Amino acid sequence: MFDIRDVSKSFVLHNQGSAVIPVMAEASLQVAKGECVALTGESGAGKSTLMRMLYGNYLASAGSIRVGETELVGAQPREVLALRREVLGYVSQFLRVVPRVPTRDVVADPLLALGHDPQETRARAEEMLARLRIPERLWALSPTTFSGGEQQRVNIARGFVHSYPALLLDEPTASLDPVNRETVLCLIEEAKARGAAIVGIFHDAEARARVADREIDVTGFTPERAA
Ligand SMILES: Nc1ncnc2c1ncn2[C@@H]1O[C@H](COP(=O)(O)OP(=O)(O)OP(=O)(O)O)[C@@H](O)[C@H]1O
Repeated sequence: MFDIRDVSKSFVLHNQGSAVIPVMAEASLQVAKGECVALTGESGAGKSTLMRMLYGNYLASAGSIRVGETELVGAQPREVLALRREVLGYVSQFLRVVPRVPTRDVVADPLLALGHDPQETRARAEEMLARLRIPERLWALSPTTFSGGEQQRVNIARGFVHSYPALLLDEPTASLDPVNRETVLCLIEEAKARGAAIVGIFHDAEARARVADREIDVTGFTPERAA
């Protein structure tokens, strides 16, 4: 589902004399349907950079990144948007939402964008919010004022509301209490069982050991060592 071949990435710092910072060289990784791969490596090794390239936020300098049928390197913006709508979900650590949109609509949005029936969508969004223990009195409010853990759970509800065939998870259990953490680990296991391919960053070692089938240390992709 994810097929990454010989990917390199350099940042050009235009405001610092156009300094070129190579951060990744010849990264290759394949992730099959139903498999979860955890990216590991010390801080600064390039985990977030790789995740951002997989989501099409950063452009790879060279190589190929295929997610399902889509080649992300050189893709048109509309292809990237279609991929994100239909195939590739992303649960980031922080919730970014349009202010004043009710939580229920924030969670329903991925299904509405796919043209699902609004009533069914609303029911599904509410089911996810209930499962993640967001109190019902909050569903009509914007999540902008929610606590860190509440915002993270809204983010997770939104990321799992559609059965994406491919998922990127950035610290999905970071600010959660044990009960909600368990719910999220179950959601990840269910996604794998239905065939989703997952790439994640999990600093929570126990969570990683439970859901990840393989660990890939991205330090192996840093330019010095890969050379
Ligand atoms: N936008 C950017 N411009 C310039 N350099 C960047 C940029 N983003 C990341 N880097 C550099 O790329 C390297 C990898 O960073 P990255 O954030 O991917 O590491 P990480 O493994 O996710 O670290 P952490 O665990 O601390 O989040 C770092 O040296 C960082 O300074």
